[in-house]
Amino acid sequence: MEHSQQTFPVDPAVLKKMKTELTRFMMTYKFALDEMDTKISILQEEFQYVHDYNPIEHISTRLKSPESILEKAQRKKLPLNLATIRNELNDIAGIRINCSFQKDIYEIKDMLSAHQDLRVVEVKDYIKAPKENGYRSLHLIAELPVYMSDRVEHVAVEIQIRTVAMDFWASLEHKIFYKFGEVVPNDMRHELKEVADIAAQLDTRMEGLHRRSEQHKEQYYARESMKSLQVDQKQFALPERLLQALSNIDETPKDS
Ligand SMILES: Nc1nc2c(ncn2[C@@H]2O[C@H](COP(=O)(O)OP(=O)(O)OP(=O)(O)O)[C@@H](O)[C@H]2O)c(=O)[nH]1
Ligand SMILES: Nc1ncnc2c1ncn2[C@@H]1O[C@H](COP(=O)(O)OP(=O)(O)OP(=O)(O)O)[C@@H](O)[C@H]1O
Repeated sequence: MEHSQQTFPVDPAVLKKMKTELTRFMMTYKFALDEMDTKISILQEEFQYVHDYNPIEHISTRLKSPESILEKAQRKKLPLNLATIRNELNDIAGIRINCSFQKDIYEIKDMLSAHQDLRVVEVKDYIKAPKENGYRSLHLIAELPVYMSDRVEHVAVEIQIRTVAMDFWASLEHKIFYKFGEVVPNDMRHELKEVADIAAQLDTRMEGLHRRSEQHKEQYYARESMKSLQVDQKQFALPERLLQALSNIDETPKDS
């Protein structure tokens, strides 16, 4: 049977309008990510300056690809129009912050939540309550204003905050299983969960080591400053002896 290719008359003006709308739609998410990137870089630099410590190991941003948006919209059985996609998909713009230690995750969350132009609309704490497969991370959905030439858009950004150990597990699991539609065999599910728990133990132990090393450093600096204090006292000992000697001099005028 011969397949005839059907052609539809396409109005170029309509096509152009669709292209412009789609480009502007994606641009708002890109701008929101740029803003987030700047916010986090400022936090990072200032925190380093004030506390002499950088809690952030690495930041990555990603704009969801049109294929991934389409796949997710179909998976969620959403009608395919930009307004619905904007309302229903909160992770078109995503930023991931990899921290050194678990306590840093909550500090960063608090610092970001304090930004007045950033509204945290949802928090999912997969650290306090890990997913069944062992996935751990703190997820925030935040809205921030993006100033376009003719309007202000309030754009949702998904912020994933995790330690490097959590990221190690999640990145590899994402490659191996996450988008694998079928059920993962039982033995593999158990092993995956076990590996996630080992990663969590690594986090706890590294955080313990960090705490102990901070105490050790504090004690070391306290001892060093005591030593330099003693050296200073020795340097001042001579004038003090002189003062003592001077105070013993009887200055009352003597009758000649
Ligand atoms: N590797 C890995 N990543 C995950 C897992 N669960 C969630 N994520 C990541 O976190 C993102 C958001 O996940 P959730 O906050 O659970 O959201 P959700 O249940 O997918 O809900 P919607 O995104 O609203 O559909 C996903 O798009 C992934 O990037 C997981 O089990 N493994
Ligand atoms: N918030 C985020 N920040 C940075 N990178 C992300 C974020 N979310 C996902 N990614 C990464 O982007 C890549 C593409 O992810 P993709 O959009 O296909 O799926 P997903 O968002 O992880 O899952 P889903 O479609 O189920 O929401 C993956 O490597 C994923 O780890």
